[in-house]
Amino acid sequence: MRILLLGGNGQVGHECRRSLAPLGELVVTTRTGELPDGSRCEALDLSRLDDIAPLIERVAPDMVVNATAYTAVDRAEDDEAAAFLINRDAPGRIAAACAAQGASLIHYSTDYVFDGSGERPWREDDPTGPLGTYGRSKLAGEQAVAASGARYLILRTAWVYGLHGANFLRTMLRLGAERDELKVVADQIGSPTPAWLIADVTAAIIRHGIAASGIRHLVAAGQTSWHGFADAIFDEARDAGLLASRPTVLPIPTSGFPTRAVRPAWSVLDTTRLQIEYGLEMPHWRDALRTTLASSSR
Ligand SMILES: NC(=O)C1=CN([C@@H]2O[C@H](COP(=O)(O)OP(=O)(O)OC[C@H]3O[C@@H](n4cnc5c(N)ncnc54)[C@H](OP(=O)(O)O)[C@@H]3O)[C@@H](O)[C@H]2O)C=CC1
Ligand SMILES: Cc1cn([C@H]2C[C@H](O)[C@@H](COP(=O)(O)OP(=O)(O)O[C@H]3O[C@@H](C)C(=O)[C@@H](O)[C@H]3O)O2)c(=O)[nH]c1=O
Repeated sequence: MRILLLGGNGQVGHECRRSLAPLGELVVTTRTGELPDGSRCEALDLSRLDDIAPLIERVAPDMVVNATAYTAVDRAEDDEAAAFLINRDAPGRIAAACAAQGASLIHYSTDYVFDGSGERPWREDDPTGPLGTYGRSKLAGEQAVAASGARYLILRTAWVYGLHGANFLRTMLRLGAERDELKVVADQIGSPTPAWLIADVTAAIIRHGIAASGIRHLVAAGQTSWHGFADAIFDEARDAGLLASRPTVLPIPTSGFPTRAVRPAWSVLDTTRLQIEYGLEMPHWRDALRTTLASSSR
């Protein structure tokens, strides 16, 4: 099987380079054609929309995994055109090229397509209602992929973190090293999900074969607030020997940490369909965090 991985330098892309390599021939793209170790790969700048189809035609993959996105949630509010270009127009072109080529597509989306109301985990067919530009652009990307005619799977995930790239875990470890006290919002609830889990599940799905085109939810089990996540990060990092001492993490309401973009208050996703269809079990977010930090001390 030939797999084309778009965006090999992002959080999920980085982990997919590891998880997808054993499945067959893996062709990787980055924006510049360079990987972090300095080695070369295919170059694809998605803002050059007309470059997308020729690359997919030339590589002629059986499966395309699109790990690229515009993920700067606050910046997107002032950069709407760029967010929609990368999160809607590019996935639309990728999916159309997959349809023309007879390739399947795995694409990722986000909890931020929901409005954050509600009291039970969001199911795939619950009504969407994004609160900001990032969520709106990702929802438009889902719709473009679904309309393409390609065989596709959209994996909606949330609160992605890892040891690589820009994410909440790394922000907390950096701020925690600089300050004795941090204030973190305690009224936004979700499921922190490591990039390695998303990449491992992606590999399992490819091995199994996409069961049916559609959207599936993919997050670690359990739920917490950003405050609960931050607190756990410092406890687990200290236990893993990564920190000599930990800062105090004070819970605050969303109003106490003003941001450019509005974030959903309730972001927990129901993963039942994914687990049943592919015979998977999601690890609890806290166990997954421990696993992630343990891998950094090896
Ligand atoms: N991060 C999160 O918390 C969440 C992410 N998701 C979704 O998961 C998927 C993966 O996200 P994640 O790995 O965190 O994202 P990252 O921000 O870590 O990586 C995104 C990648 O997209 C690439 N990219 C952006 N613009 C372009 C462009 N013009 N041309 C080529 N490549 C480009 C970036 O390249 P470069 O390295 O050159 O900048 C980067 O490698 C996305 O679909 C995202 O929406 C869903 C929920 C939560
Ligand atoms: C750094 C910091 C953040 N916060 C708050 C702000 C925000 O409400 C919350 C999370 O902050 P971040 O800006 O790191 O997270 P954010 O970029 O909103 O994360 C989102 O990214 C996109 C790509 C997604 O798809 C989502 O699933 C989600 O993971 O924590 C604090 O309360 N205190 C702090 O010191």
